[in-house]
Amino acid sequence: VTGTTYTGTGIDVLGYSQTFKTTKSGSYYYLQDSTRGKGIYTYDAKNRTTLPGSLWADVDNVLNTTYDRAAVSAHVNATKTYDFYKNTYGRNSYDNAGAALNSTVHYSRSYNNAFWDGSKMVYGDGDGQTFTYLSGALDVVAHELTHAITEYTAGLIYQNESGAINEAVSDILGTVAEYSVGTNFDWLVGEDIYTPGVAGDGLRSMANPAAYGDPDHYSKRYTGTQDNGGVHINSGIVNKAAYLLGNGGSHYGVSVQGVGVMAMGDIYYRALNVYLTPTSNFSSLRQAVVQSAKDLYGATSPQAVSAAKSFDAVGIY
Ligand SMILES: Cc1cccc(C(=O)O)c1OC(=O)C1CC1
Ligand SMILES: [Zn+2]
Repeated sequence: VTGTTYTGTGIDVLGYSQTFKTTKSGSYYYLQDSTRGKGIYTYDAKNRTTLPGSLWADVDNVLNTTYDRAAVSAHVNATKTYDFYKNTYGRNSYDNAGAALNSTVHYSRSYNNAFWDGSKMVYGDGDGQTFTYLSGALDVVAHELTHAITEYTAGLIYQNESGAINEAVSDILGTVAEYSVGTNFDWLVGEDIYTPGVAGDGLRSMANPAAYGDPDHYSKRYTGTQDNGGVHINSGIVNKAAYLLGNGGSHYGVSVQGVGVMAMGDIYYRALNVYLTPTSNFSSLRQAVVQSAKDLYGATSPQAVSAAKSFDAVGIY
C-alpha cells in the first residue's frame, strides 16, 4: 500500500514484546516495512490455502492478540533475517537487488510445515503438539529465506546429495543468523517452535545429528528415495561438518580446531555464492568450502586446515 511509515508494537509467538515497521493507509496499519529493500510484507491466509492471502491490516498498530502473534513473529524474524544478510554479507535480500520479502502466516489448519514457494515464505500454525506457529523461530525463518538465496546463487537441485547440501546450507545459515541476531543460540534447528510441551529438543541437531536418527558420517548416508533422496536426512552429515568447523571437536578420531560461528558462516556463504552449482555433490562441497577458507583466510591458514579436517571427520573427500 501507499502510506506513511509508523512503528508498530506487539507480542510474538514466544511471548516477547517486539517493535516493527508498519505502513498506515486510510484507517489501517499494514504489516509493510517500506524501509528495507523493496519492502517486507506479511500476509494472512486466514487458515485457508489461498496464497498469498491478504496483507495484514490492524486498526490501532498494536498487535497483542493471540491471533496476531504468528504475524508479529513472521514480520520481525523476516526483518532480522534481512538485516543479518545485509549487515553480515552485504546481500540486499535474496536476489541481492532488494526483492520484497513476502511471508504468509495462518496457512491452512494445524499445518505442521513451513516452506518457500518460490516467491514467498509460508508458515502453518502447527497442531500445537508437534509444532507451534512456525514463524516463531528465527532459525526457521532464516532457513526458509536461505532456500530463496540458494535458488538465486548455487541453485542446488533439491534431491540426493545436492539437495542435502541445499538443506544443510539453510540449517547452517539459519543457525548463524540465530547466533548473530537471535537469542538463546544453540546448534538445534527449530527448537523454539518444535514440541512446545517438551523443552530442549528440535527438529534436527547439527552438533549431534544421530540424536534425531540422522547420519553424522558419509558411511551412514541414506540411499533410499524418501524425502527426495534424504535431503533432510543426509543434511546431517554436512551439518556435522559445519558444527565441527564452527565449534571445534573430535569425531570418529578426527580432531578439528574451531574457527568460530561467524567465520564458519563466512566460509559457507562464500562457497554457496561463488563455488557451488546445481549439481554439486558432497565431494565438490568439500572443495568449495576448503577453497573458500583459503580465499578468505589464506592457503595455509588454520581456517583452511580446519575446513579440510571437518570433512575428514565425516568421511567426505
Ligand atoms: C518443517 C518443514 C517441513 C518440510 C520442509 C521444511 C523445509 O523448509 O525444508 C520444513 O522446515 C524446516 O525444515 C525448518 C527448519 C525447520
Ligand atoms: Zn529446508
